[in-house]
Amino acid sequence: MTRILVLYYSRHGAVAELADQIALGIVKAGAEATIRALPAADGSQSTRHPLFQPDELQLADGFAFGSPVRFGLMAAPLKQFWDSTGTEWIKGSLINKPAAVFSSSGSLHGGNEATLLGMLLPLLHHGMLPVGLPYSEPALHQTQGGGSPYGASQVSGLSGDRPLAKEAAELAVALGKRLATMAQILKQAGNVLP
Ligand SMILES: Cc1cc2nc3c(=O)[nH]c(=O)nc-3n(C[C@H](O)[C@H](O)[C@H](O)COP(=O)(O)O)c2cc1C
Repeated sequence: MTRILVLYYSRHGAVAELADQIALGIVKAGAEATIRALPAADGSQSTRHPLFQPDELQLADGFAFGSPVRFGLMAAPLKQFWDSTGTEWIKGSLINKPAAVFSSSGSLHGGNEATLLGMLLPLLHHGMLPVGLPYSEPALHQTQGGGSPYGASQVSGLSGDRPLAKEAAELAVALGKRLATMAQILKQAGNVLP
């Protein structure tokens, strides 16, 4: 079975909630979803999913990476994760693996899109195949908050308690489905890409 690793950092749970929706989409596409959390910089864990173990990276056929927006950028724990992947980069072990990104900001124009675009950069350096969302997704036209062509997103509000909007949830599910479908196609085709 095609396996997708949904790997994220979340302090207050908004990114974790998106991870659940992406996993739902992955399962709907007939693939297996493994959700793992990254610890905070001080080593503490504030989410309900199990912590990521480095050997889990090799087991996945595709990936979704999530982070809160921190001053318009991905949060340090996800950057720290990328900074620890030098061995994978040298080996080329992530080359041609499809991957998507997701994020949550406090305010509507607080940097979700900029953060998602920044989160795509390590994927390209690793030779991964970024997966976004096409405008054939109706919710992409309707959303008043989260969800973009660059990835799934959420606007959690000033107090971080704004519920996940229907359109943002739909787009996260759609991203999971699209990512898993891409991973299944690539896995079935074998080593066809240079
Ligand atoms: C240090 C820090 C920096 C932040 N920077 C931004 C920002 O630039 N733009 C924004 O809209 N929200 C910002 N936020 C708010 C978080 O992005 C937002 O609450 C997010 O939904 C948190 O995700 P989580 O619930 O998964 O931890 C910041 C929060 C913290 C703690």
